Amino acid sequence: MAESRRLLVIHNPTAGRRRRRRLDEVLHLLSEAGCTITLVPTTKRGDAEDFAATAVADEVDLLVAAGGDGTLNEVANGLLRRRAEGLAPLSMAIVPLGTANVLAAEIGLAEDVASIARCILEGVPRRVYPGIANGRHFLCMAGSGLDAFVVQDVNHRLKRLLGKGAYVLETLRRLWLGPPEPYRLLIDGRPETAAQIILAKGHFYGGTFVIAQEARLEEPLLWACLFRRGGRWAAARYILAVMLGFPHRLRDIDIMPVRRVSIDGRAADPVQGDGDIVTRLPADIRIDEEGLDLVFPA
Ligand SMILES: Nc1ncnc2c1ncn2[C@@H]1O[C@H](COP(=O)(O)OP(=O)(O)OP(=O)(O)O)[C@@H](O)[C@H]1O
Repeated sequence: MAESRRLLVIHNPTAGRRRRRRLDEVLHLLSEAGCTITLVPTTKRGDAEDFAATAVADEVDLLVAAGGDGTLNEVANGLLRRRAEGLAPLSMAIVPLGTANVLAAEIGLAEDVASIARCILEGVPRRVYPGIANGRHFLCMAGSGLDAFVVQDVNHRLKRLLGKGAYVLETLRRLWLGPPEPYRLLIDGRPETAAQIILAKGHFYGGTFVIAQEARLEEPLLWACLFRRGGRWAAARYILAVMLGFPHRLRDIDIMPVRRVSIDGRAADPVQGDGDIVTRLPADIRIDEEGLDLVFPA
């Protein structure tokens, strides 16, 4: 019964801008509804994953990940570590507190506190299938090329101040410096090249821009989006196409369902997953066919 549920809330207190009040309001609604809440704040990168991986299943009915997409990603990685270690599975619900909140958009979760609390109380766990990049899971998307450099180099102080604007500034700086040279890829064994590759698990990107229209968290399939040409002008054109909603109309952007992708390029170039750097090249990326249970709005 939802009302008597024991919730373990894993919270990144450094996520987002002034979002603590939102979490407090959600927790207030949940405890009014009869939930027992254990709140565990993270103190560093990796904590959220460890807390999720080591939660005692007999004492917890639902894990709640509260933070930006990076923290939600870590909690998912913790749940998948439990699976690998043969521990009892737990479902995961979310309180989005970050800048872009792509996962929340993907499951159709509205931003207001009442909707977030209702989703935790009355939502339905559904099986979702993350991607795996060199052993690290991602829920929504992974990318290599310009977007990974932007994620890597975005100024964190500016991000606190400007939110998404900091990503825009870093993108302009990276365009000025010149995006990376095209990478060599193996897509389901077939050789290809692309200057920017995005592996989409969901259809939203960087907020609510749509890249792979058909990608769904609940399908065990990756969608590869290949931005073929190198150079700053091609990159600027691609960004515009994504922002204006027609990447699928450009001839030098290919979008296709794939099972496995290897990316080879300048060693140690970054690979982003759910908006954080999760690994470096060379990278082997595939789907996790077992998945985990994520709570969607009812
Ligand atoms: N207490 C902490 N101190 C510093 N870093 C943390 C802490 N807790 C988590 N992290 C790390 O901070 C990174 C960013 O976290 P998160 O995505 O939750 O917030 P955000 O960056 O503000 O949100 P967004 O990604 O939407 O911009 C994650 O990689 C996470 O591992």
